[in-house]
Amino acid sequence: MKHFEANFDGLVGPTHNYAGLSFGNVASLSNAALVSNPKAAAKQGLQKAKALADMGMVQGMLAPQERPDLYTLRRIGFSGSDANVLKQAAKEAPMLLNACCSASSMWTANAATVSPSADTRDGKLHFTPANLVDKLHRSIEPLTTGRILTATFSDPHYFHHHSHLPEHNSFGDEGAANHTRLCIEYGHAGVELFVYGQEATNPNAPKPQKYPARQTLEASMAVARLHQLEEDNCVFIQQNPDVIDQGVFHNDVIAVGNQNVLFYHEQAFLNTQHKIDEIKRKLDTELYFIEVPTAKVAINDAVKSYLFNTQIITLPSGEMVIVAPTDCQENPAVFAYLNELLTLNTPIKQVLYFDVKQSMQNGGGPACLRLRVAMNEMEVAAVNQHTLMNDALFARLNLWVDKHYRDRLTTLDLADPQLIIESRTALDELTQIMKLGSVYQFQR
Ligand SMILES: NCCC[C@H](NC(=O)CCC(=O)O)C(=O)O
Repeated sequence: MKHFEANFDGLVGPTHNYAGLSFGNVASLSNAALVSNPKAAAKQGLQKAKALADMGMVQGMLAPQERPDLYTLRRIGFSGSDANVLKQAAKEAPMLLNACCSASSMWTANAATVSPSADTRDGKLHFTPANLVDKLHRSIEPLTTGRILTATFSDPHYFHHHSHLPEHNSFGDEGAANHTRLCIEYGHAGVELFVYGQEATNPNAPKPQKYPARQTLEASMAVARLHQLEEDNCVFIQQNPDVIDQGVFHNDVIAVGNQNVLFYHEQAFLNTQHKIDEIKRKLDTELYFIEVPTAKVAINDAVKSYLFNTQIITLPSGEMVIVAPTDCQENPAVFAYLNELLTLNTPIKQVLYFDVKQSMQNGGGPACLRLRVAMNEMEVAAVNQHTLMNDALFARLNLWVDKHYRDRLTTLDLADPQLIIESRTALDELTQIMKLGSVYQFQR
C-alpha cells in the first residue's frame, strides 16, 4: 500500500493582527502594533500550500477559528450586545480583547500531536489537540481545534480523536511543534521524538530562567500513552533551556526531522549524543543527523531567519526538499549554510523559498503553518476530500479571501463590531466550501 506524509496548513483567519501576545517569542513581541494585512497573510499561506500540492504532495487545509471570541469575553464578565462586549473590553481590558481576537490558530503545528497508524497499538491514526495553556490567546483554541480536526478526519474507523490534556501548567502541551517523527518509510513504524522544555513535577530539573518552557515532559508522556505508542517507538528529549531563553519558544524553531533525517542546531537539546544513540538503537536504518554548528549559524540568526522552521518534504521522486521562508535568503550566514547543505551529500537536494512574512512577523514560519499527518492511501481516501488542496479549492479560497478579508488591520480595529459580522459571514461560507458542518459556536 502507498503511504504519504500530508501537510495540513492553517488557513489564516480574517482577524490576523500583531498584538505582541507571546512572551518568549521574539518576533511577536518586537512586531507588536505593526499594521497587519490579513488578505495578504491568507494568500501567502495559500500560495505555499498550492505549490506543495503542485509538486505532487498530499496537501490539506484546516479552517481558522471564530474570532473575536465573544464567548470568552462574556465568560469573563463583559456583557450586553456583541458590539457592547467589544466596546467595554477595548476600554477596560484591551489586552484581553486582543487575546480574544488573535488568528493564532493559523499555526497548525500547534493544533495537535499526531501519531500515524503505523506507530499505534490499535492501528488507528491518533490526534490530541494541544491545550496551549501557556498563552491566554492560544488556550482558547483546543475545543474548536478538536471539532475542526474531527470534521476533517471524520471516519472513526481510521481516526481516533482524544480530548486535549488537563488545562494546567503541569500538562503544558504545544502539539506537533514539539514533536517530530523519524522513520524509514512513512508507512513503517517509526520513532516519535517528543521534545519538552521542562519537567513540571521535578523542581530540581533544568529549566529556562527568562522565558517560559511551554511544553512539559508530563504532557509529552501523556500524549504518548494516549496514542498507544510502544516505548521502543518513543524518545523523550529535553530542549536546551539556554536556547529557550534566547527565543526558541518551540522545538520547531531549532530542529526538524523527516524520514531518516534530523536537522538541528548544535545547541538544540540537552544530552544530545546520548539521545542520538537512543534513536539509533530504536530505529535501525541509515540515519542522517545534520547538526548545524554555532560557528556557522548563531542562535540569533536561526531565530531571526527560521532556518529550522522549514519543512523537509520528500517529493514523489524520493528526493528531499527544504521549504524555507525568504527570510533565510536574506540572512547571509543562513543563506550560505543552506547553499553548503546542498553539497553535503545528504538526502536534501533542493531549497525552495516562500514569502510568508505576514506569519513570520508573529513568529510563525513555514513549519508552524502546517500539521503533518502521515497516512496510507486508505486513510487519505477517508479524509474529508473538500479540505484537500487542488486547482479548484485554491481558486475558490482565493476568491473567498478577496471577498471577505481586509487588507489592513490594527489592534484598534479589533473593537469594530463590523469585524464580527465579516468574520462570521466568511466562516459560515467556508464551512460550506469545505463541508465541515457546524464547527463554530455561532452556528450551533
Ligand atoms: N508555532 C508558531 C506560533 C507563533 C505564535 N505567535 C503568536 O501567537 C503571536 C500572536 C501575536 O502576538 O499577535 C505563538 O507564539 O504561539
